[in-house]
Parts: sequence; structure tokens; C-alpha cells
Amino acid sequence: MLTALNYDRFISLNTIDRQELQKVYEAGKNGLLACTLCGEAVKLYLGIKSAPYFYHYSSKQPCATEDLSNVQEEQAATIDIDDEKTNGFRLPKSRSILKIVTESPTFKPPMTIKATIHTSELANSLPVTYPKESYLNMLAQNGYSVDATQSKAVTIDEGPILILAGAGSGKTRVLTMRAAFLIHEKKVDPSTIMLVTFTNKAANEMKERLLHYPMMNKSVVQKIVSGTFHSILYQILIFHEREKWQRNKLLSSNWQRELLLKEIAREEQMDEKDFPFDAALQLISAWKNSMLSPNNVEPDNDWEQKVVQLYIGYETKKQQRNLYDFDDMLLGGYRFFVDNPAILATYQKRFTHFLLDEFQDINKVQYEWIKLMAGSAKSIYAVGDDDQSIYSFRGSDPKYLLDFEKDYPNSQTIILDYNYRSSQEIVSAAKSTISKNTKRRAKKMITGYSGKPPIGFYPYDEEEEATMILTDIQEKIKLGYEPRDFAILFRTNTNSRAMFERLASSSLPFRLEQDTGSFYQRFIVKSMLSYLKLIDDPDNQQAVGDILPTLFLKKSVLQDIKATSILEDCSFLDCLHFIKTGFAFQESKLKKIPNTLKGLINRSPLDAINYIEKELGFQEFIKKRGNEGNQWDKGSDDIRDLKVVARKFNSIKEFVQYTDHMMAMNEELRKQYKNESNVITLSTIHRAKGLEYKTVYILGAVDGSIPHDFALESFRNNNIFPLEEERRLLYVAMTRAQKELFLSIPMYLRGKKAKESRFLSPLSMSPFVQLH
Ligand SMILES: Nc1ncnc2c1ncn2[C@@H]1O[C@H](COP(=O)(O)OP(=O)(O)OP(=O)(O)O)[C@@H](O)[C@H]1O
Repeated sequence: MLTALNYDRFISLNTIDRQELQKVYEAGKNGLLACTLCGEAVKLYLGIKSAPYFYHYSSKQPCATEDLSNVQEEQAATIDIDDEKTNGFRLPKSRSILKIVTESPTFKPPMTIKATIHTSELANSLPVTYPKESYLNMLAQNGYSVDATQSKAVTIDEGPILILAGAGSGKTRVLTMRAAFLIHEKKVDPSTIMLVTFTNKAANEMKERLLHYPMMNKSVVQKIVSGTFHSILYQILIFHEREKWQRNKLLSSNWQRELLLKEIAREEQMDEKDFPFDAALQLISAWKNSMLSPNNVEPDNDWEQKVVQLYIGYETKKQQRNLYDFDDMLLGGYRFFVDNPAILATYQKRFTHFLLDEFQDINKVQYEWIKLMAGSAKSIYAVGDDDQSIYSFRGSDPKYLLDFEKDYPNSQTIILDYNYRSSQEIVSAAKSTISKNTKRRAKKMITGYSGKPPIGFYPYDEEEEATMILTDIQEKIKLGYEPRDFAILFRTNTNSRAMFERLASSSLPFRLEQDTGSFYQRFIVKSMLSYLKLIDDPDNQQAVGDILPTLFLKKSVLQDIKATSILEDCSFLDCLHFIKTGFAFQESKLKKIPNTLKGLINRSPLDAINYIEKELGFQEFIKKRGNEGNQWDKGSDDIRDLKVVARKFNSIKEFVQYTDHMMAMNEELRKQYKNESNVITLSTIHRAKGLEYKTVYILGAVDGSIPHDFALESFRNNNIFPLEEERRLLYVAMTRAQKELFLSIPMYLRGKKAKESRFLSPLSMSPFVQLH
């Protein structure tokens, strides 16, 4: 069924603008669409695997009088271009018969993604048998079997060992089994084992796993010293230098560290408004993790030179105030042992076995510390995959993994190349993608079972992308899938906005893995929304306060505004008229704002945003702030994202209410599903590292998203490394999938025409054939 009525508006999927589909979908959801034949409520199907169509809400089927609908469709398909647009929908004014359109001209069908599968990479894992009494036999009896290579990795003699392994090859299994094997077969005291993981969550998961192994119990597992480099070092430092490392002296949030940088910038008389402090913080952190003191940094450009200046001030201020940050825990820990050889010797005696997970993401200070701790024993057991190194922006460097054999000449390397997680089709697509990277160790990836090929699909934009994925998940859940089977992965937090909103308005349980707040709380977004709020409510004190920085006014001006509103008996917005700044140009601009804003009341939110941006100086403000967001999230991108949402609304009031509601939902849902395990995962790719899901959707597989704009920019400046790291990110995302992988390739992103990700070029696409 390709036609429906929205009140008395006739909608045909043959002629509708593709960008209107989302609006029609929502009209259907709100019960505002009717069947053109029987008048019953209909909804729009907007999914991945077939072109959009209308279906009856009650029966979930097209109208029973479908034959008749063809006639109607025929008419619908011929709606003359001479139509008129009202509230975003096309209204036919006259009709003429042209031709029957059988397929929606605006729908690009999904494609299956294929890559060559080499027969040498198809194999069965080799079952291993062990002597009856051995611990590995007990593990196998309990369902924890390993293949021959994994077995070698678990049982290998002590010494420096590198387990170089592809995605899904059982690194975690091997690492935990190694710990258990050392304890039960080699009689190693668990308290001499240090197990270092990339996150505390991973450490807990490994301990949990160990508890399920035979002969393991809480008291044994708790003896193993496990955690991240930070947490282990912090425990050591607090034990030896309690006073210096008090918890209340930790600069635990970025905003605290940023405040310190801003203070230095003011003292150094740098132009505070123009400076991307968050990017500066990240760079300082990467330098510290690479053990580069300000004297040793060789800045590449003027900007880096300024950051060096800030770095010097930052370290001085911290020292003066007895403060420390997370990077200091690592550096402080390393220096502590260098300065206290006697204590180092005790620790070297205490710890004899170092098991290191995610070794590809180790940084210099971590590496040097481990080298120091392992001392002459060199009992390092490092597990990693250079193709999954995705933290270079924090100073991580895969060279420690790639150079392991050079640094430890008597080391042994075992390569795990059998992927147990994913189907052949997924592995070969991921492998073809990553093989274009130049800086990597080529490895085989053997797979065991054949499944479904990955699918690429083509939504109009982020909104439609979210709807299509939601539809697909709903369909699968009806087929028996559990919410925990799904992960929706994205490059940066802002990419998740539409998906979050679609899930929030469904009844499906989900968790957004994030450390940032709602999209609508982002500084630039919040400022623009405050303008919109003032259009509807000129007395909104909070909103007036929030637009002040965009008008280059200090927050303290709000006090004057409050006083003026009493004196002049006017709204907060009208008070802008009376503000004296001493600059005639600025004052005349401020005078203009109240009436101009009020005049926008009947405009659509999109029109209003465009107007505020261009006519009220918002664009100028964003430009002035330069990279106010960091290089990953720019302010201008935020406004483009906001416009994508705004397009769905006809009134400013409705739009503002919607954004407030979504902000509240963010908090509410975060609490509601905090401890639930059977939830859909909505996560950045970074956070999904190490995890696996039956079905994975990757959002925005287009240039500018993945690879991110900043990597493309670096590439244009002849720096290929960020682009290669982006490719690794896509590889990590693809290899999280066990059975099904979907790549969304939106036609528009942030309102701009998008181009399929260059990373997909080694893959061939062929038309998707529905199997059931
Ligand atoms: N010998 C084996 N037999 C059956 N299943 C296995 C075997 N080894 C590993 N697996 C399974 O394969 C999947 C991937 O294993 P694991 O998570 O340990 O891989 P990984 O190398 O850490 O992956 P990644 O680095 O991609 O996160 C898990 O579901 C694990 O249970």
C-alpha cells in the first residue's frame, strides 16, 4: 500500500520527497494517518529490508481491498508536480495520468556486502585432548575447551610471551585460563600474579569468569592483583605516600582540568575564547603518557607551541596546590619505583607473573613501568591485536606490541588466528577492510562457520537511519531475539542522538554507554535552544543566562538583567535592550534582539534556527569560538545536528518541549536500566571494545563520520595515521558481530550530502535477496 491520508492530505510514497518519510512515519505513529480506501488507521513501515509501505495498524497488513488500492496508487503515482507544500507535506492541486510506478523511486534497496573468502582460511578448530588428570582436561570437561594453538598459548613455559591474536580468537579466554593454569597446574601463588586490563569492568569480568573455572573460589581469585594500570598504581601510591595522593586532591573531571588551563591562559594573556582547551588537555595527556616533559616536546605548529606553554603552567599550578591528575598516577608510580629501588626490589620479588590484556593500547609510561616491575624475571605475558589499537589520541602506541620481540629477544610469540566469534562472511569483510592499513602485522583469520553476509542499507539521514534500525530490532524481537543480542555502535556521542530518541520513545530496554550528558545539554546546542525558548517565553531567566556568552557578555550580566526587569517592569528578554557595554555596535545589536526574537514566533523551528544563526550573530559566535568543541565534535556540527531534529517539527513550542522531554528521558532511562543486563547496547565503538553481540548495527558508515572529518583533514595534510586508526575503529566495530552485521550508509549526514565510507571500497556490494 503506497498511499495514505494525513487528515485530508493525500500522501503517495511514489511521489513524496524522501526527506518527508520520517515525518510521515511519525504521523502514523501518532495515529494521524488513514487508509485511502477504508479510512482505518495506518502506519508507515520504514525498515531496512524492504521499501516503505503503509499497513493497517490493527491487522499489521496492507488493506484487504489492495486491488483497489492499486488504482488509487496509479493515481497517486501520477500526482502532478504542480502541488503545494503545507506543513511539510505535498498537497496535490491537480493530477494527470503519467505512468505506473512500481518501485519507490526514492528508496535505495539494501545491498549484501561481500569479500573474498580464501579457502585456506576456512577450517575447523582442532580439538585437543589432555591427560585425564590435567587442569586443562578439567576445564574442557566444564565446557571451557581450547584448540591446539590456544592450548599452547595457555600452557607455554614462562618467560616473555606475546600472544598476537585476531579479533574473536579467544584472547580473553586464553588469558583467564592462563591465570587458572598457573595457579592449579604450575602451583603459582595467586598473590604473585598481576592481571592488568584496559578497564575496571574488564577486570571484574575476568574475575567473574575465573570464578566459574574448576577449583576456583573467591578467596583464590581475590588474591590475584587485578585492575587497570591506574587502579593498581593508585593502590600502591596511596599505600606508600598516603598524604600526597589523597583522593580529594585528584582532578577527576575534565572541567576541573580545563578550569586550570583557562586560568593559565588568562595569566598568559592568551585569547581564551578562541582556544580549544579540551583538545589541549588531550594533547597534554598524550605527552605525559609518552613521558614527554614540556622541555622535551617538539611542537609541530604554533598551536602546539601554545599548548606547551599551558602544559608548563598546568604542571606548576598543580604542584603549587598539591593537586594531581590521572596521568600523574602513572608517571608518579613510575618515578616512585625509580626513586625507591629498595621498594622496587620488594615488589619485584612479590610479583612474578604479569598478565597484560589489550597490549596494543599500552602507552610508554605503562610499558616502562611494567618493564621495571618485571625486572630480570621478565615473566610478561602480553595479549593483544595491533588491528584493534584505537587509543593513540591518549598516547597509546601499538609499536610496543609490534616491537615486543625486539625488546625481549628471548620472547616467544604465539599467533591465534581462528575467529570463534563471527561468521566467515563477517570476518572476511572485516579482514578486507583492515588489510588496507599499511602499519600492521598481516595475519590470517580462519573462520569456522558460514552465515549471513553483512548488509549495507541506505537511509535518507540520521533520523531515518534510527527508525529503520528500530523497525529491524522490533521485527527480530518478535522472532525471538533478546534485547541483549543487539548493539548499535557509533563513532562519536553525537552520532547516537537520533537512535537514542527513537529507542527512548519505544518500549524497548536499552542502555546508552556514555560519559557525556544529553545532546541537548551540549554548550552550543543548549545556547541555540535557549534562543528558541525565549521566543515562546521571554521571561525564561535560565534561557537569558544561557544566551549571554553567545552575545559576548559575561554571565554576571544576569544580575543586572534581574535588577532591570524589576526597575523597567519588563521581561528578561526585553532587558537586553537596556544593557550598556560601552560599545555602540554591540549595544545596537542587543537592542534589536528582543523584538526580532518575538517576531519569529510563527516560524518553523528550522527557519528560526537559520535566522538566529545568520541574522543574530550566532554563526559569528561559533566561528569566534573556533574549535570550541574539540576536533572530534565541532560547534558548527552541533547546529547542523540540531537542524536535523528541528526539521521534524512545525512549531517552536513543540520542538522545545520535545528537547526538554528527551533530556529528562536521558536521565530517567540511565537510572532505569543501569543495572539491567538484558538491554540493547547503544555505544561508541571505543567502549564496545572486547565485547560481542549477535547483531550489530554500525551507524553512519560515511566519510566524515567514519573516517571522522579530523582524520580526513590529517590525511589531506599527508598524515595517514589518524585515517588508519579510523579504519581500525571500523574493524573493531565490525568484529563485534557474531551473526549479523548491518552498516548504515545514510545519504545525508548533518543535512549535507554524504559519501559512502572510503573504508568500504575493498568490499563488493550486490543486491540483497530476502531469504524469508
Ligand atoms: N576454543 C574455543 N571454542 C569455542 N569457543 C571459543 C573458543 N575460544 C574462544 N571462543 C569464543 O569466541 C568468542 C571470542 O572470544 P574472546 O572474547 O575471548 O575473543 P577475543 O580475542 O578477546 O576477542 P576481541 O579481541 O575481538 O574482543 C567468545 O564467545 C568465546 O567464548
